[in-house]
Amino acid sequence: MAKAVLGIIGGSGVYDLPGLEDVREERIASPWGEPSDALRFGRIGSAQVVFLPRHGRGHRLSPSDIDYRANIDALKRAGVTDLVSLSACGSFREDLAPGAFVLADQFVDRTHRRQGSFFGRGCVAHVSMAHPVGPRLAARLVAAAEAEGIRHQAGGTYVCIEGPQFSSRAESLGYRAAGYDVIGMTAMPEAKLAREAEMTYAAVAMVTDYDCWHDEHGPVDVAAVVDMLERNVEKAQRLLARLARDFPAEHEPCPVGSDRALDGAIMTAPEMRDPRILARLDAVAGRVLGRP
Ligand SMILES: CSC[C@H]1O[C@H](OP(=O)(O)O)[C@H](O)[C@@H]1O
Ligand SMILES: Nc1ncnc2[nH]cnc12
Repeated sequence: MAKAVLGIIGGSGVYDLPGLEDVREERIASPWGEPSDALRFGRIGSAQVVFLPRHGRGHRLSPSDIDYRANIDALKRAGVTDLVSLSACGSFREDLAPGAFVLADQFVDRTHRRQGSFFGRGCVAHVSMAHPVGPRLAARLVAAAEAEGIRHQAGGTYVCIEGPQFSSRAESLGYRAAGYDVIGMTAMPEAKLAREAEMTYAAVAMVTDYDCWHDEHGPVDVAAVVDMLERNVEKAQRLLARLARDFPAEHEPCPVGSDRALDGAIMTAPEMRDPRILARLDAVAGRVLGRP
Protein backbone atom coordinates (compact mmCIF):
# COMPACT_ATOMS: atom_id res chain seq x y z
CA MET A 1 0.00 0.00 0.00
CA ALA A 2 1.29 3.46 -0.87
CA LYS A 3 0.48 6.85 0.65
CA ALA A 4 -2.37 8.70 -1.09
CA VAL A 5 -2.78 12.47 -1.28
CA LEU A 6 -5.70 14.03 -3.10
CA GLY A 7 -5.14 17.04 -5.35
CA ILE A 8 -7.95 19.11 -6.83
CA ILE A 9 -7.68 21.51 -9.74
CA GLY A 10 -10.59 23.94 -9.78
CA GLY A 11 -11.76 25.22 -13.16
CA SER A 12 -13.86 28.19 -14.22
CA GLY A 13 -15.98 29.36 -11.30
CA VAL A 14 -14.16 27.15 -8.77
CA TYR A 15 -11.39 29.27 -7.27
CA ASP A 16 -11.73 28.03 -3.73
CA LEU A 17 -12.64 24.89 -1.80
CA PRO A 18 -14.98 25.69 1.09
CA GLY A 19 -14.83 22.88 3.61
CA LEU A 20 -11.05 22.74 3.49
CA GLU A 21 -9.84 23.00 7.09
CA ASP A 22 -6.50 23.97 8.67
CA VAL A 23 -5.60 25.72 5.42
CA ARG A 24 -2.02 26.72 4.68
CA GLU A 25 -1.05 28.48 1.47
CA GLU A 26 2.29 27.97 -0.17
CA ARG A 27 3.75 29.22 -3.44
CA ILE A 28 5.66 26.26 -4.81
CA ALA A 29 8.49 27.19 -7.17
CA SER A 30 8.72 25.00 -10.26
CA PRO A 31 11.62 24.75 -12.71
CA TRP A 32 8.99 24.51 -15.48
CA GLY A 33 7.47 27.95 -14.96
CA GLU A 34 4.92 29.68 -12.80
CA PRO A 35 2.01 27.70 -11.35
CA SER A 36 -1.38 29.39 -11.73
CA ASP A 37 -1.53 30.31 -8.03
CA ALA A 38 -0.32 29.38 -4.56
CA LEU A 39 -1.27 25.85 -3.55
CA ARG A 40 -3.76 25.57 -0.69
CA PHE A 41 -3.00 22.66 1.66
CA GLY A 42 -5.63 21.50 4.10
CA ARG A 43 -7.77 18.58 5.10
CA ILE A 44 -11.34 17.43 4.66
CA GLY A 45 -12.18 14.91 7.36
CA SER A 46 -8.96 12.99 7.77
CA ALA A 47 -7.88 13.32 4.10
CA GLN A 48 -5.05 15.64 3.14
CA VAL A 49 -6.11 17.79 0.20
CA VAL A 50 -4.13 20.16 -2.02
CA PHE A 51 -6.11 22.68 -4.09
CA LEU A 52 -5.07 24.78 -7.09
CA PRO A 53 -7.35 27.11 -9.10
CA ARG A 54 -6.35 26.47 -12.73
CA HIS A 55 -6.98 29.99 -14.00
CA GLY A 56 -5.65 31.62 -10.82
CA ARG A 57 -7.79 33.55 -8.36
CA GLY A 58 -9.79 36.17 -10.25
CA HIS A 59 -9.50 34.08 -13.44
CA ARG A 60 -6.34 35.79 -14.73
CA LEU A 61 -5.14 33.08 -17.12
CA SER A 62 -6.76 31.99 -20.37
CA PRO A 63 -6.61 28.26 -21.25
CA SER A 64 -3.63 28.88 -23.58
CA ASP A 65 -1.73 30.95 -20.97
CA ILE A 66 -1.91 28.38 -18.17
CA ASP A 67 1.47 26.77 -17.51
CA TYR A 68 0.18 23.20 -17.28
CA ARG A 69 3.69 21.80 -16.69
CA ALA A 70 4.33 24.14 -13.77
CA ASN A 71 0.93 23.25 -12.26
CA ILE A 72 1.47 19.49 -12.47
CA ASP A 73 5.07 19.75 -11.30
CA ALA A 74 4.03 21.88 -8.29
CA LEU A 75 1.29 19.40 -7.36
CA LYS A 76 3.79 16.54 -7.66
CA ARG A 77 6.22 18.43 -5.39
CA ALA A 78 3.34 18.84 -2.93
CA GLY A 79 3.04 15.05 -2.75
CA VAL A 80 -0.21 14.68 -4.71
CA THR A 81 -0.80 11.12 -5.95
CA ASP A 82 -4.41 11.39 -7.15
CA LEU A 83 -5.62 14.41 -9.08
CA VAL A 84 -9.22 15.40 -9.74
CA SER A 85 -9.72 18.06 -12.37
CA LEU A 86 -12.89 20.16 -12.50
CA SER A 87 -13.99 21.79 -15.74
CA ALA A 88 -16.90 23.61 -17.27
CA CYS A 89 -17.82 22.12 -20.63
CA GLY A 90 -20.25 22.19 -23.53
CA SER A 91 -22.35 19.14 -24.39
CA PHE A 92 -22.80 17.32 -27.72
CA ARG A 93 -25.61 15.14 -26.44
CA GLU A 94 -29.25 16.01 -26.04
CA ASP A 95 -29.42 13.89 -22.86
CA LEU A 96 -26.43 15.65 -21.27
CA ALA A 97 -28.25 18.86 -20.47
CA PRO A 98 -26.70 21.82 -18.65
CA GLY A 99 -26.27 20.82 -15.01
CA ALA A 100 -25.13 17.26 -15.80
CA PHE A 101 -21.75 16.07 -14.54
CA VAL A 102 -19.69 13.88 -16.88
CA LEU A 103 -16.87 11.85 -15.37
CA ALA A 104 -14.85 11.91 -18.58
CA ASP A 105 -12.48 9.01 -19.16
CA GLN A 106 -11.18 9.71 -22.66
CA PHE A 107 -9.72 12.89 -24.16
CA VAL A 108 -9.11 14.14 -27.67
CA ASP A 109 -6.40 16.77 -27.91
CA ARG A 110 -7.09 19.54 -30.44
CA THR A 111 -4.78 22.06 -28.77
CA HIS A 112 -1.79 23.35 -30.73
CA ARG A 113 0.08 25.98 -28.76
CA ARG A 114 0.80 24.39 -25.39
CA GLN A 115 3.81 22.60 -23.93
CA GLY A 116 2.53 19.03 -23.87
CA SER A 117 5.37 17.07 -22.28
CA PHE A 118 8.04 17.21 -19.59
CA PHE A 119 10.26 15.16 -21.89
CA GLY A 120 12.00 15.95 -25.16
CA ARG A 121 15.46 16.83 -26.45
CA GLY A 122 17.97 15.40 -23.95
CA CYS A 123 15.56 12.96 -22.31
CA VAL A 124 12.90 11.35 -24.48
CA ALA A 125 10.01 9.35 -23.00
CA HIS A 126 6.73 7.92 -24.26
CA VAL A 127 3.99 7.07 -21.76
CA SER A 128 0.74 5.27 -22.52
CA MET A 129 -2.42 7.39 -22.75
CA ALA A 130 -4.67 4.43 -23.62
CA HIS A 131 -6.47 4.77 -20.28
CA PRO A 132 -5.93 8.35 -19.15
CA VAL A 133 -8.17 8.09 -16.08
CA GLY A 134 -7.54 5.91 -13.04
CA PRO A 135 -10.54 3.55 -12.68
CA ARG A 136 -10.38 3.46 -8.87
CA LEU A 137 -10.38 7.23 -8.58
CA ALA A 138 -13.22 7.41 -11.13
CA ALA A 139 -15.18 4.82 -9.13
CA ARG A 140 -14.71 6.94 -6.00
CA LEU A 141 -16.15 9.92 -7.87
CA VAL A 142 -19.14 7.84 -9.02
CA ALA A 143 -19.73 6.68 -5.43
CA ALA A 144 -19.48 10.28 -4.17
CA ALA A 145 -21.91 11.52 -6.84
CA GLU A 146 -24.37 8.76 -5.98
CA ALA A 147 -24.12 9.44 -2.25
CA GLU A 148 -24.79 13.14 -2.88
CA GLY A 149 -27.62 12.50 -5.36
CA ILE A 150 -25.77 14.31 -8.16
CA ARG A 151 -26.88 13.45 -11.72
CA HIS A 152 -23.82 12.19 -13.58
CA GLN A 153 -22.59 10.08 -16.45
CA ALA A 154 -19.76 7.67 -15.69
CA GLY A 155 -17.38 7.84 -18.65
CA GLY A 156 -17.35 10.04 -21.73
CA THR A 157 -15.08 11.64 -24.28
CA TYR A 158 -13.91 15.24 -23.78
CA VAL A 159 -12.49 17.06 -26.78
CA CYS A 160 -10.11 19.82 -25.77
CA ILE A 161 -9.86 22.81 -28.11
CA GLU A 162 -7.25 25.54 -27.97
CA GLY A 163 -9.72 28.40 -27.52
CA PRO A 164 -10.07 31.00 -26.26
CA GLN A 165 -12.81 31.32 -28.88
CA PHE A 166 -15.67 28.85 -28.72
CA SER A 167 -16.09 26.51 -31.73
CA SER A 168 -17.72 27.35 -35.04
CA ARG A 169 -20.97 25.53 -35.83
CA ALA A 170 -19.18 23.38 -38.43
CA GLU A 171 -16.62 22.31 -35.81
CA SER A 172 -19.34 21.66 -33.26
CA LEU A 173 -21.33 19.49 -35.68
CA GLY A 174 -18.14 17.64 -36.62
CA TYR A 175 -17.26 16.85 -32.98
CA ARG A 176 -20.83 15.72 -32.36
CA ALA A 177 -20.74 13.45 -35.45
CA ALA A 178 -17.41 12.03 -34.23
CA GLY A 179 -19.20 10.81 -31.11
CA TYR A 180 -17.54 13.07 -28.56
CA ASP A 181 -19.62 13.83 -25.46
CA VAL A 182 -18.30 17.16 -24.21
CA ILE A 183 -16.01 20.03 -25.16
CA GLY A 184 -13.71 22.21 -23.09
CA MET A 185 -10.40 24.05 -23.30
CA THR A 186 -8.29 22.70 -20.45
CA ALA A 187 -8.13 18.93 -19.89
CA MET A 188 -5.28 18.64 -22.34
CA PRO A 189 -2.33 18.59 -21.92
CA GLU A 190 -3.18 18.47 -18.20
CA ALA A 191 -4.14 14.76 -18.34
CA LYS A 192 -1.01 13.89 -20.37
CA LEU A 193 1.28 15.70 -17.97
CA ALA A 194 -0.36 14.09 -14.94
CA ARG A 195 0.36 10.71 -16.53
CA GLU A 196 3.99 11.63 -17.18
CA ALA A 197 4.25 12.73 -13.55
CA GLU A 198 2.83 9.35 -12.48
CA MET A 199 -0.26 10.87 -10.89
CA THR A 200 -3.65 9.19 -11.17
CA TYR A 201 -6.03 11.57 -12.97
CA ALA A 202 -9.81 11.88 -13.14
CA ALA A 203 -11.94 14.61 -14.68
CA VAL A 204 -15.30 16.04 -13.64
CA ALA A 205 -16.75 17.94 -16.60
CA MET A 206 -19.72 20.06 -15.60
CA VAL A 207 -22.04 20.76 -18.51
CA THR A 208 -22.89 24.44 -18.83
CA ASP A 209 -24.23 24.64 -22.42
CA TYR A 210 -24.91 22.86 -25.73
CA ASP A 211 -21.98 24.54 -27.48
CA CYS A 212 -23.50 25.75 -30.79
CA TRP A 213 -24.88 22.69 -32.61
CA HIS A 214 -28.36 22.64 -31.07
CA ASP A 215 -31.19 24.19 -33.11
CA GLU A 216 -33.29 25.00 -30.05
CA HIS A 217 -30.53 26.51 -27.92
CA GLY A 218 -28.56 29.59 -28.85
CA PRO A 219 -24.78 29.40 -29.20
CA VAL A 220 -22.75 29.29 -25.99
CA ASP A 221 -21.50 32.55 -24.53
CA VAL A 222 -19.73 33.47 -21.29
CA ALA A 223 -22.94 34.71 -19.63
CA ALA A 224 -24.59 31.31 -20.13
CA VAL A 225 -21.53 29.47 -18.82
CA VAL A 226 -21.20 31.68 -15.75
CA ASP A 227 -24.91 31.44 -14.97
CA MET A 228 -24.79 27.63 -15.09
CA LEU A 229 -21.51 27.49 -13.19
CA GLU A 230 -23.01 29.47 -10.34
CA ARG A 231 -25.73 26.84 -10.14
CA ASN A 232 -23.22 23.96 -10.42
CA VAL A 233 -20.58 25.11 -8.00
CA GLU A 234 -22.38 24.09 -4.83
CA LYS A 235 -22.87 20.57 -6.28
CA ALA A 236 -19.20 20.37 -7.26
CA GLN A 237 -18.15 21.36 -3.77
CA ARG A 238 -20.43 18.74 -2.21
CA LEU A 239 -19.04 16.10 -4.59
CA LEU A 240 -15.46 16.95 -3.66
CA ALA A 241 -16.16 17.11 0.05
CA ARG A 242 -17.71 13.63 -0.09
CA LEU A 243 -14.85 12.29 -2.21
CA ALA A 244 -12.27 13.68 0.21
CA ARG A 245 -14.12 12.52 3.30
CA ASP A 246 -14.07 8.92 2.03
CA PHE A 247 -10.56 9.11 0.55
CA PRO A 248 -8.06 6.61 2.01
CA ALA A 249 -4.68 7.54 3.49
CA GLU A 250 -3.10 4.68 1.52
CA HIS A 251 -4.12 2.70 -1.53
CA GLU A 252 -3.24 -0.20 -3.81
CA PRO A 253 -1.30 0.35 -7.07
CA CYS A 254 -3.39 1.87 -9.87
CA PRO A 255 -4.90 -0.87 -12.11
CA VAL A 256 -3.94 1.02 -15.29
CA GLY A 257 -0.43 1.84 -14.07
CA SER A 258 -0.80 5.63 -13.63
CA ASP A 259 1.51 5.50 -10.62
CA ARG A 260 4.31 3.76 -12.55
CA ALA A 261 3.79 5.19 -16.04
CA LEU A 262 7.49 5.90 -16.50
CA ASP A 263 8.57 2.29 -16.03
CA GLY A 264 10.26 1.45 -19.34
CA ALA A 265 9.11 4.73 -20.94
CA ILE A 266 12.44 6.59 -21.15
CA MET A 267 14.22 5.96 -24.48
CA THR A 268 17.34 8.10 -24.15
CA ALA A 269 20.45 6.15 -23.19
CA PRO A 270 21.57 7.04 -19.63
CA GLU A 271 24.93 8.42 -20.81
CA MET A 272 23.24 10.64 -23.42
CA ARG A 273 20.73 12.30 -21.07
CA ASP A 274 21.10 16.05 -20.67
CA PRO A 275 21.87 16.84 -17.00
CA ARG A 276 20.00 20.17 -17.24
CA ILE A 277 16.80 18.37 -18.26
CA LEU A 278 17.35 15.71 -15.60
CA ALA A 279 17.61 18.45 -12.95
CA ARG A 280 14.19 19.80 -14.00
CA LEU A 281 12.73 16.29 -13.92
CA ASP A 282 13.65 15.79 -10.24
CA ALA A 283 10.05 15.76 -9.00
CA VAL A 284 8.19 14.39 -12.02
CA ALA A 285 10.59 11.52 -12.76
CA GLY A 286 12.58 11.24 -9.55
CA ARG A 287 11.22 7.75 -8.90
CA VAL A 288 12.83 6.34 -12.06
CA LEU A 289 15.74 8.74 -12.60
CA GLY A 290 16.84 8.92 -8.98
CA ARG A 291 16.82 12.24 -7.13
CA PRO A 292 19.99 14.34 -7.40
C1 LIG B 1 -15.85 30.48 -19.14
S1 LIG B 1 -16.15 29.49 -20.55
C2 LIG B 1 -14.64 28.83 -21.12
C3 LIG B 1 -13.67 28.34 -20.11
O1 LIG B 1 -14.33 27.53 -19.13
C4 LIG B 1 -13.69 26.26 -19.10
O2 LIG B 1 -12.62 26.34 -18.17
P1 LIG B 1 -12.26 25.16 -17.16
O3 LIG B 1 -12.05 23.95 -18.01
O4 LIG B 1 -11.01 25.58 -16.45
O5 LIG B 1 -13.45 25.02 -16.24
C5 LIG B 1 -13.23 26.10 -20.54
O6 LIG B 1 -12.31 25.06 -20.68
C6 LIG B 1 -12.69 27.46 -20.81
O7 LIG B 1 -11.41 27.66 -20.28
N1 LIG C 1 -19.00 25.07 -25.34
C1 LIG C 1 -17.81 25.16 -24.78
N2 LIG C 1 -16.68 25.06 -25.51
C2 LIG C 1 -15.48 25.12 -24.93
N3 LIG C 1 -15.27 25.32 -23.63
C3 LIG C 1 -16.36 25.43 -22.85
N4 LIG C 1 -16.48 25.62 -21.53
C4 LIG C 1 -17.79 25.68 -21.23
N5 LIG C 1 -18.54 25.51 -22.36
C5 LIG C 1 -17.66 25.36 -23.38
